[in-house]
Amino acid sequence: MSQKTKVVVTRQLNGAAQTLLESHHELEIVQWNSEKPAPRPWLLQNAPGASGLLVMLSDTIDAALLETCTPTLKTIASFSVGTDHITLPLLKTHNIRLGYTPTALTSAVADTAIMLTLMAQRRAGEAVASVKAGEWPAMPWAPQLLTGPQIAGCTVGFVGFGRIGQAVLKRFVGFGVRRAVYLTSRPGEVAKVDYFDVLGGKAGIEAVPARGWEDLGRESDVVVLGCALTESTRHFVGREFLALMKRTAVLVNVARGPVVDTEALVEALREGRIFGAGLDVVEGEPNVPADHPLLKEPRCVLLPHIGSATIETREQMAEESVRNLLAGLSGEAMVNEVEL
Ligand SMILES: O=CC(=O)O
Repeated sequence: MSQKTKVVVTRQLNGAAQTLLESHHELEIVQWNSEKPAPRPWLLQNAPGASGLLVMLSDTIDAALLETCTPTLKTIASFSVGTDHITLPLLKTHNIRLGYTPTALTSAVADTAIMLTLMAQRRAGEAVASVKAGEWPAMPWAPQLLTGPQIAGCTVGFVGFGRIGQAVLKRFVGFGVRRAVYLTSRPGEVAKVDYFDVLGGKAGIEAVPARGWEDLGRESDVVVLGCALTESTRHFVGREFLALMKRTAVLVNVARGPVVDTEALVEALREGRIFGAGLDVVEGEPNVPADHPLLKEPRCVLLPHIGSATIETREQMAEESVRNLLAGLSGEAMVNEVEL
């Protein structure tokens, strides 16, 4: 029998992270060596006997999977900030540590939120599509051509105001937003953030907790979803919320698809009840066929979940995931560990 410690890695990793992993000769590395997701049967077949798993957000770590590898499994390293693909209470029950990569991707995702806000407000999706369709000659420069609301002077509503929400606000200050309101499940932590005080006090903008979701919906010109997907945030943006939003407001989702009720959003866009949407994620992804109803909405920009996809960020996520895996096996401190 092998004396080595078995780890299962569900994706190809970049050079530095792979080298670090392979430098640990005490490990037996079973790896899905592809850029594409590991098929579920492959994971179920290879997980037995593993002490560690390095997984992606596309891998579902549930009771059926854990049954195959407890009691050997000591640790999981997730190449993500979100952990909704993992049944967390089971990890606690089985004493399995969980590492993740929240700090590595904050800037990249915050940048994506800004990009989506501007694209939704300034109708970038419609504009690019019309040029590509050869329509520019028929729509020469005109005072009202493709106009949209401007970001300066806006009130931004944050649903979820952790690292990413705060980094988005930091960027928005440079664009001249006037006010920020937020909903957070961790008010104590938010109150302690230093630069939050700086933005709220000295930068001449106000940043305050929303009185409730209704007020956030009513007051915001831009709604940024940056929360975790939980039972209380699932379909947070549904018909009721959308009905409160301003006709000139845009919705930005850099969180998880199911935070938004897609049908309700399609209806609101179709009826012009909100101005537009900038989405990095959507319910049911990646199964988004070309005839998906959201793609028929000209005021909707949809990206294929690339919020953290800068070269530097993905390299850092890979390396931190390997470090978390190794720390979980050796009992040392992880770069970032989920408190279970
Ligand atoms: O969505 C991306 C992540 O959770 O890292």
